[in-house]
Amino acid sequence: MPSETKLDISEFHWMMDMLQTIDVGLVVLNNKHQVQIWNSFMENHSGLDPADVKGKVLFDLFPEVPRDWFCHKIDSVFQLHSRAFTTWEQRPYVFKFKNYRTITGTADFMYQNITIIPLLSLNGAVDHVCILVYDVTDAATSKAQLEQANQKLEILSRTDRLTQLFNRGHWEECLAKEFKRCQRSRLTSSLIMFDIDHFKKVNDTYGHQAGDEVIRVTSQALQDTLRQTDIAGRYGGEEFGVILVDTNAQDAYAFAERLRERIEALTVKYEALEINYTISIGISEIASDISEYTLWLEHADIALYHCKRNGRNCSTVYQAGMDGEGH
Ligand SMILES: Nc1nc2c(ncn2[C@@H]2O[C@H](COP(=O)(O)OP(=O)(O)OP(=O)(O)O)[C@@H](O)[C@H]2O)c(=O)[nH]1
Repeated sequence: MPSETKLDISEFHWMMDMLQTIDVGLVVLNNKHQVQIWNSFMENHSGLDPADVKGKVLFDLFPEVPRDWFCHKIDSVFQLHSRAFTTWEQRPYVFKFKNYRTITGTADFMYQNITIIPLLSLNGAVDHVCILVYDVTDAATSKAQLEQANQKLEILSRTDRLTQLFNRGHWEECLAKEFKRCQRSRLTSSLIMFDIDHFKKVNDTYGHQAGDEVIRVTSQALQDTLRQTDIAGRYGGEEFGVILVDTNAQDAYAFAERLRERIEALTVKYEALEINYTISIGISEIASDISEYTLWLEHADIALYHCKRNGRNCSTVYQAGMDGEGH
């Protein structure tokens, strides 16, 4: 035998050895979807011996593999002589293998990317395809963890820590969106701005911690009064804003009075202290002639200061021409 051919044979053996031991799943199928080659990666993860799978139809060995979908992929490789791919993002796995990775022990199953390649015979026909199975559990779980962390950060970045309501920045973004929506659809919504009466006195008399508790209890009472579609935020220290979606001034007034009465009837207990307090509420239905959401806010603010001037513990609906001076 010429020495060149000998070398080819040894190379062939090395390659077979490498393909057997490589950390990638390797399956060769004929055009009847019968298994021809099954490397050790597949053996180790499936628990099925190459001798037992040889000649068997892949879908009989793995009934959980979505047959129509995977057949379609494989057959396109036979017909078009070009590669096909699936990623874990489309389908987390094709072969349901347990995840044994220590770092990503949180995933129950191995995430997989799959490539199907056509195998050309000497006569140029494609009678076999090779399925490569890549274990991408580490990458997939890191990405999922990153997405979870980002989601948490996003929630944190829009939440007020003391009250768990939206913070001012996010709430104002919601207000601007709602303003645009109302302008486009010609629907009406109302805005409520309220603040705690004589809050400085609460702080001065009972201390800042007790003041914080009053703010927390107020936001809880607000949450208990809201509908799911209403959007509440902490606008400033002891000032809150609520967007009442698809609500006219009359209905917003009814909501405001319900909230005001609820808070008037409340007693905040903090250590040995019992604190009673009230709120003042300004209401503004969106006006058709305003071009900026900031004017909508200003109207509610004017109505709120109207309450303050008229003895507090009340609700006032903004009217055109209402005097906003003095605040
Ligand atoms: N405890 C506490 N106090 C706050 C917080 N944010 C703002 N304040 C206080 O809230 C008080 C608001 O006082 P003012 O704006 O004078 O209003 P007020 O005393 O409620 O008076 P009226 O609104 O006119 O009824 C100030 O003393 C602030 O220091 C907070 O997060 N916690």
